[in-house]
Amino acid sequence: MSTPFDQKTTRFVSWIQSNFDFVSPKFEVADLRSQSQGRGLIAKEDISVGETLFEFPRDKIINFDSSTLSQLNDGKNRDILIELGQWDALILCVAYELILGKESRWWDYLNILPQSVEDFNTLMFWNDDELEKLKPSSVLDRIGKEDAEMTYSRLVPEYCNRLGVPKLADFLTLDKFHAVASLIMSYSFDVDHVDEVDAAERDQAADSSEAGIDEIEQQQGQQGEEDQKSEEDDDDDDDDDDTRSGDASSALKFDSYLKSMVPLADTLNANTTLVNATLHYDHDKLAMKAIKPINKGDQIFNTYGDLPNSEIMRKYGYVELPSSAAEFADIPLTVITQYYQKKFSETFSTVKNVDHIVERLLDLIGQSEYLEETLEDNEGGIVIERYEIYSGGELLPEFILLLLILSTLYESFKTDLKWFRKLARQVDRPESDFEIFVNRATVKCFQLLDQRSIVTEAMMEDLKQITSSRIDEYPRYLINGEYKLPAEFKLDMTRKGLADIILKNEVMCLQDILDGKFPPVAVDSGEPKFEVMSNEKFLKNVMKRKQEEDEKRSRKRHRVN
Ligand SMILES: C[S@@+](CC[C@H](N)C(=O)[O-])C[C@H]1O[C@@H](n2cnc3c(N)ncnc32)[C@H](O)[C@@H]1O
Repeated sequence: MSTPFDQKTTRFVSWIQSNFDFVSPKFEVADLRSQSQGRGLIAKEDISVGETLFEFPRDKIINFDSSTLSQLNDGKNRDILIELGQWDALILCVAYELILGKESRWWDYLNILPQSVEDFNTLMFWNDDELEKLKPSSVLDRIGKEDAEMTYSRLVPEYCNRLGVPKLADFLTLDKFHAVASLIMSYSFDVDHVDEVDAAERDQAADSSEAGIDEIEQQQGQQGEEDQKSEEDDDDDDDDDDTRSGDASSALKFDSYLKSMVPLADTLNANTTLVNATLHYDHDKLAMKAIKPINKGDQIFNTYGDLPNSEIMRKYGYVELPSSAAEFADIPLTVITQYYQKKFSETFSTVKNVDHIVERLLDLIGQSEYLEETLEDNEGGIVIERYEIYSGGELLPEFILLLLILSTLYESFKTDLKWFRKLARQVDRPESDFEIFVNRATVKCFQLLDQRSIVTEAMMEDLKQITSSRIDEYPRYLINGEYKLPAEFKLDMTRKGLADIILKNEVMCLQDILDGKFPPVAVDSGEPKFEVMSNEKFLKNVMKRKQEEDEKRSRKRHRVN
């Protein structure tokens, strides 16, 4: 006898059959609850690269453009919604479809989606004690519960009334609001506007005719490049990553995409290493296509982006075992600052106020005009709140440069204590010798790193010490080998168990640094990506001007004597 779960699947599949233009008979929507994966797509036959799995017109997806809510009130609702951010608008549009129930043209689709807070395992729904288990992961700063609550107060009831549907305010309790927002977080896609797709196609056509690329190759490349779930676009659009929008500049009318619920495309589960299908945006159609050969019996996986387990848990409520292909830990600026403050105060014990000196160094490096002009893509400067540490010893260029500059400044000051004492008296004076030297060291370090991929022994040592301070903030049993990662994700895992998996993966990224994986090796050449230079040799480059000035001064003194 079929269960309510199966009945919902059957109705959904027949909705798909009657609404989509093409649905390949080579896959089925399967019940993967025994693997803790809900529904998913399984291949019933072998599928080749480039093969279309399903294809459908744009009006089958739910977004601001297509939703029932925006058609109400003689177009007035459209004008109101278009001024809202992507999240706000889609939350209201989806909530309204849920109120419509069977009257919604998406009902058989909406009916298979999670809709209440109990259906979610994402971090938004962990209580304070459970979240405590995730310390010291920086994912705790990214949950955004307060922001979501502020969005709620802004939209409910005011916007529900303005949109002429006060019953939306009755429906959207705070819990329901969190549930709809979380549904959008884990199911929506950012779908490019038609004109964006057209422009991209025109560019691609021009490129390929210039380069004479073989047609099939081009088609495959294009599929591979298509963006998948909305959350993949984090780097491009940070503000869009939560429910915070609300100021006029974040209105969806300025965006080149629409956050959308995409039936069936969102039935695919994800895996960072096993991804074998991606969503392709065409002028008036969307299509899911295989990007790898898929064997009969295999699951068809999408990607939700290059996310570490902490982010997969935060947004989607599961983890990949043993690890995601994109794990990272991070080192907060505070850890770096404290490390150098301690080091400076130990070495320069007779110099007053070294804590402030280190803060000033960071200010000057952060405000470096040279770096601002040279690093075009780096708007925020190189002094940022946190630095990601990827697995295998891969580091952010900003982090490498910051440590190179700070370690070089420390080593330089150490060469001449009298000179450092003099500089230390001028730390707050604009255009002082202190400022000039810091700027000069910054430029030199950047040039040596950028042009010759050079780091120093001192930078390597500081990196290890700083990483070691950060790793010490994690529970001991995750560092000393006592803990073993479980074999597979299960929905009934305790939240402490899930937190351990996330933290262990972060510890492993940090451990890679302590195990000497930095500098990592380039895949193509097999050579280390950076050359480690002795401190003396490196300092010669940085201190050259000072030495020349010292010599000049000493020659003058000799002449006077
Ligand atoms: C876009 S939906 C995919 C379809 C979903 N399985 C369903 O039944 O509706 C994303 C959700 O699927 C689940 N999911 C996706 N990939 C998974 C995986 N590799 N392992 C476990 N759960 C996964 C998570 O609950 C996630 O929030």
